[in-house]
Amino acid sequence: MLRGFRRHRWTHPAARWCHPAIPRKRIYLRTTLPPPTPTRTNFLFSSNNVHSSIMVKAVVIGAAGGIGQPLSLLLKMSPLIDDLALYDVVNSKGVAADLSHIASPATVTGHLPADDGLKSALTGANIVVIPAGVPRKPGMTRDDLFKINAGIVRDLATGIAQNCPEAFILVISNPVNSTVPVVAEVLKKHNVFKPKRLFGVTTLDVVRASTFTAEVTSEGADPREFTIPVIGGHSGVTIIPLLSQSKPSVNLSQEQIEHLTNRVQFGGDEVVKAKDGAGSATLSMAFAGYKFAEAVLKAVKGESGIVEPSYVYLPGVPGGDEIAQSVGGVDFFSGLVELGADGAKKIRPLGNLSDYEKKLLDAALPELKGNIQKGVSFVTEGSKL
Ligand SMILES: NC(=O)C1=CN([C@@H]2O[C@H](COP(=O)(O)OP(=O)(O)OC[C@H]3O[C@@H](n4cnc5c(N)ncnc54)[C@H](O)[C@@H]3O)[C@@H](O)[C@H]2O)C=CC1
Ligand SMILES: O=C([O-])CC(=O)C(=O)O
Repeated sequence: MLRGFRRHRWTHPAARWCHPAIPRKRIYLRTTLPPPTPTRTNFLFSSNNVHSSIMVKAVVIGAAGGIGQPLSLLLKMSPLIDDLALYDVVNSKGVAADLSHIASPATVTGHLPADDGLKSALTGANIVVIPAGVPRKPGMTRDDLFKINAGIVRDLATGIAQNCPEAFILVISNPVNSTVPVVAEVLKKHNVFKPKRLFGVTTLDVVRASTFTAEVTSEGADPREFTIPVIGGHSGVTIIPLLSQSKPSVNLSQEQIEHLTNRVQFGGDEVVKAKDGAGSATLSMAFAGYKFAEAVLKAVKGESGIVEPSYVYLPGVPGGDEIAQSVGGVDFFSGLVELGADGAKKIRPLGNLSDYEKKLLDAALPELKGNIQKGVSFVTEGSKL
């Protein structure tokens, strides 16, 4: 039963992080119905947040692409988002028109480069998700994408620095190990780098780890029951699933551990091969990207205890220096990030690694360091590509 109306008010202190430039005309209905209880079947769209009155403008850059479209659909369905701006160099208006017919509260707008579309999309943004850029074809590594994607991401980061420097930035574009340092360096150049708000999205590795582990452990196991930390980076050997820390714990032979580890590390290649030239993971990535965006927004809206692996700038996140020391001096690393109202609240210690996982870490570090340096120099020394 409807009890009344209320306009959104800027009353809660946690609302300070929202940009005041967002038009606030919509009227909200309040019902006497209790909020839906999150269950295993509706968890993606659940909203048992504490400060649900905080308004959120989300932006997807690369919104017309293979990831961008399903990701935008999920964001449009989300009760956590009020305004959804879609930017792409092509077809973003079409995607926005299409999504705008869906009966959910978020308003949707489409933006193209003409008419300063990046600026209009980003102004007032609280969270920006970036799946813009080219995907792999069979035979390519993620690093092969650097040549094109680093420039795209650098220019987009400049737009973010100029138009919404407070926004949470979720980088999906590959190679994540290098594109996140590119974004960080651009933000530093503009004096607006907020390390707690910059994330490389490695959630697909986490999703794969629980899916593949459920497959080998027992028939009919629900992958959502498994939480398996994945640390390191997001390419091949830099992806380190910590099966020894699986919750619930799993009893695996060394052969199974090695098989699973390899499948998580090269899960992306599995999809690239199956798509046979038509790109890389898009639907599972949209799921993973939404899952991570949802986690960030729930934490911002007051939910506590949310922990998600993500690739972050270690010196700027509490707990990061300890991780950097324990893994041998990298500035960017995917670890277990506890999320809070300001983004990455702290990064948890890696815990006990098995001897096998220690070897994986040793094998990952040289490649990870090279990837990071490549992203940093691209901005600090200028593009020599
Ligand atoms: N982090 C992760 O786990 C994953 C990352 N990816 C990466 O995500 C990226 C996108 O993949 P897909 O969606 O499959 O590619 P796609 O080619 O289907 O879509 C990319 C979109 O970006 C747009 N775009 C290109 N330049 C742009 C610019 N300057 N500004 C705005 N939009 C621009 C294109 O027009 C296109 O619509 C790739 O780099 C891919 O490797 C893919 C899967 C998983
Ligand atoms: O493999 C790729 O190129 C896309 C990706 O990052 C993934 O699926 O993990």
